[in-house]
Amino acid sequence: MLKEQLEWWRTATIYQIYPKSFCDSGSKGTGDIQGIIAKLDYLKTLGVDALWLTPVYSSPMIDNGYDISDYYNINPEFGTMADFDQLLAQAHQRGIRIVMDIVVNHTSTEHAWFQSALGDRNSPYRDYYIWKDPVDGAEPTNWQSKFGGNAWALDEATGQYYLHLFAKEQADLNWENPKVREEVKEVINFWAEKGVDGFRLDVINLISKQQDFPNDDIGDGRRFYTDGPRVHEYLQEISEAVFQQYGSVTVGEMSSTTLEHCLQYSSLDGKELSMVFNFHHLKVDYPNGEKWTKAPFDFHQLKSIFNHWQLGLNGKGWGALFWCNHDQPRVVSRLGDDVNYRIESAKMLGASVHMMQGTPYIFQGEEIGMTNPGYTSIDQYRDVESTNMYDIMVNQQGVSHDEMMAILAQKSRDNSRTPMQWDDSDYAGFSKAQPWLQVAENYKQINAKAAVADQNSVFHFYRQLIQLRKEVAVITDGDYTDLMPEHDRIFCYKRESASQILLCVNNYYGDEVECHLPEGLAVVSGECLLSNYAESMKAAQQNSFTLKPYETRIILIAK
Ligand SMILES: O=P(O)(O)OC[C@H]1O[C@H](O[C@H]2O[C@H](CO)[C@@H](O)[C@H](O)[C@H]2O)[C@H](O)[C@@H](O)[C@@H]1O
Repeated sequence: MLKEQLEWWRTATIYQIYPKSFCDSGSKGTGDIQGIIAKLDYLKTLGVDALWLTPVYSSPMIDNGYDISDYYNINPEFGTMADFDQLLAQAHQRGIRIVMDIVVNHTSTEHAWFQSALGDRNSPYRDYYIWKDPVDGAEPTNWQSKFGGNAWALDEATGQYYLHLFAKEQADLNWENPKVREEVKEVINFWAEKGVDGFRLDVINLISKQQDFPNDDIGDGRRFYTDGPRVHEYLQEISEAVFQQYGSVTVGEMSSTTLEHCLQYSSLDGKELSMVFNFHHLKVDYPNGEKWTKAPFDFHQLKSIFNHWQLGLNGKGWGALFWCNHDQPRVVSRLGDDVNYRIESAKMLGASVHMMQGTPYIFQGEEIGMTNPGYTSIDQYRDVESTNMYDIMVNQQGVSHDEMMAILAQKSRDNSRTPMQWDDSDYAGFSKAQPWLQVAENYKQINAKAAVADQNSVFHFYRQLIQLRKEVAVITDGDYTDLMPEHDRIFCYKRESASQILLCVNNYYGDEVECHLPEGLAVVSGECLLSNYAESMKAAQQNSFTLKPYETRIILIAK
């Protein structure tokens, strides 16, 4: 495979679509593939290179498609295979690639394999899943499901338990079984053969479980299956059999991983994956690792995590750069100020990740500064994790309803899943019918139509960020240094190559702050490529200046 074919993604920006919430081409209240096709020109205007579609396969939708019941068919809720083929062709015509989401840590319990395995120890598919006998009449281990409760569910007919690291309707596959690995290759091959350009691999670092299945006396079990004993071997096997044959771009979602493992997953020799998602920078508002609390974010921790990963991967591996996805609250509500400085803080946050080394991902709506919806009733939530956690915390642990509503308003995955705000018409132009999840009330002000029409919008700022990556080489290959690691308000980093220096200076707070860049930097000869304040673009650049609330400046200095 030619190097250029393999590496288009190093200067690319990838846009994530959550199809259920993107655009309804009809009046169902749920988005679909025809809706995506209708918005391809919008995405072309934004300038993104590829679309990552979260799962559109057949599914009972307990976890919105992350519970696949047939890998070879499209969920009728989203359309048909003909619609998908049309999307692929139409996207390719516009020079936009398609990345599919592959969920092979688990299948839906409605998948034919599981249906055959359930209740029948002699089924040829029994060993596709992980079964254990009870221990002392109860679950085999104390491992916890990521969605709450024990991770084992009882198959009453056989008296054995099956493992489900997520919902009980998502049974973990047994990757120790070579037949499972052959099935996975066949699935990926099917989509690659269709012309799909790449794959996002869901929680792929959880596929190899420690085979003695010990009880976890100090945790929830994750240390026995995260980055497990055979995970690199499995990925190399799949990569050699499929990804390398097709030159597919691959991004692994790495749950609770380490830099050491990610260096191997994304090693430049291309033996495993192109790049990795890690989530450590999104846990800076999880005090002591606890997601289900209401807490401000830790700015020093955030910078130190970015530094660890930028320096650690540099020249050896490759990471995905992102704030938002379908599992995370909206970043402008989370780390910015969605009331007083929505536009400024959305732009600053965008700049501060897009100028790092890696491949940026934009989650639908992020490019127009969409916010958390601020739901106030439990009936407004749809996400299985949120409703499970409400039940556990309020009904079993005694947390008050009001407290839990405040936590969900900050932490629920539904915060990002609200329908895309296209315009100021009913239901934000997402659908002609009542959407499956309530639209955020601010859609009359915050919507794509208004953003495209306004040259100062978050949309046009993101468009410029995407363009800069293509034009300024140091953004792709420059070394990274945090110039002010101890500063309480400013995140200022330098990217440097043999011929260029790029500074990305960011005020993370809503007050003005004095910024003093190191004197050795020839900032006066630099050019401000982008800022969220017009005055800063025009002014001569200095080593010392005042940063306005949530100000960002991207300064290029030729060497
Ligand atoms: O928070 P981490 O332990 O680092 O894990 C990362 C994410 O993992 C899970 O997300 C993915 O798998 C789920 C099951 O297929 C699916 O529900 C989700 O939509 C996928 O993106 C987890 O659910 C997320 O909360 C974590 O952020």
